Amino acid sequence: MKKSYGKKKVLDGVSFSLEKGKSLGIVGQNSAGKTTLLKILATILKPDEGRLFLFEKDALKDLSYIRKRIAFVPEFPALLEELTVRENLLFFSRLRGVKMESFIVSEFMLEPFMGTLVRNASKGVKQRTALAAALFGNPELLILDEPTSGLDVESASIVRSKLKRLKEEGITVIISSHIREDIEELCDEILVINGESGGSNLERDR
Ligand SMILES: Nc1ncnc2c1ncn2[C@@H]1O[C@H](COP(=O)(O)OP(=O)(O)OP(=O)(O)O)[C@@H](O)[C@H]1O
Repeated sequence: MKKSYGKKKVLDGVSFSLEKGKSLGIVGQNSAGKTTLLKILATILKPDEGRLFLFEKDALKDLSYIRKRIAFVPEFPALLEELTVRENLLFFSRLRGVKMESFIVSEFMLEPFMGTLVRNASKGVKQRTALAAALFGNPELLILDEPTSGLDVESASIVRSKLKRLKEEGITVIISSHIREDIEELCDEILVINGESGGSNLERDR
């Protein structure tokens, strides 16, 4: 795939495939294009050239089929700041037409924060809320931008444990991170985005 913003080439020949149930880590220097690639995979942005197949369907044509099956959590999740954690979880579960699963709330240890206004919550609690909301409805593909970046130690550890469990459960996960150790620990394969050439190379079978 290729993607430019105006004259600025960001992705220039990025190519990879990922098997169902595998986890992929996307690494690269600052501004290499990791977020751009994740947004294309999440069908928020379109590539200028190239093709994207998700669940063996053309992602540019079968949008509604694909969007029901994926969840994307950006680095700074768009939560409703003036509502509580509980209200956010309820809002996003209803928006997707699915149940607010209490076991997922428990796995992210959110019970003590259910009455906290999101605007008063730490980055860690916000990230845990966004991840929990993303998992209601059992997405088949989870796309996460910097899921542990800037989190307190406890939140980072809760998020890592949950990601490890998801991997064991066979959910396909794509993560971008600056933290190479996280990627090494959580991912089966690593895609390195080369900010200078705009290309990519895949490290498989680790
Ligand atoms: N909407 C946009 N319009 C113009 N330029 C953009 C836009 N979004 C991103 N860019 C530029 O494209 C380049 C790649 O950005 P992107 O956010 O995809 O990189 P990244 O690898 O995720 O960066 P970081 O590691 O710093 O988060 C950067 O130079 C960025 O400034």
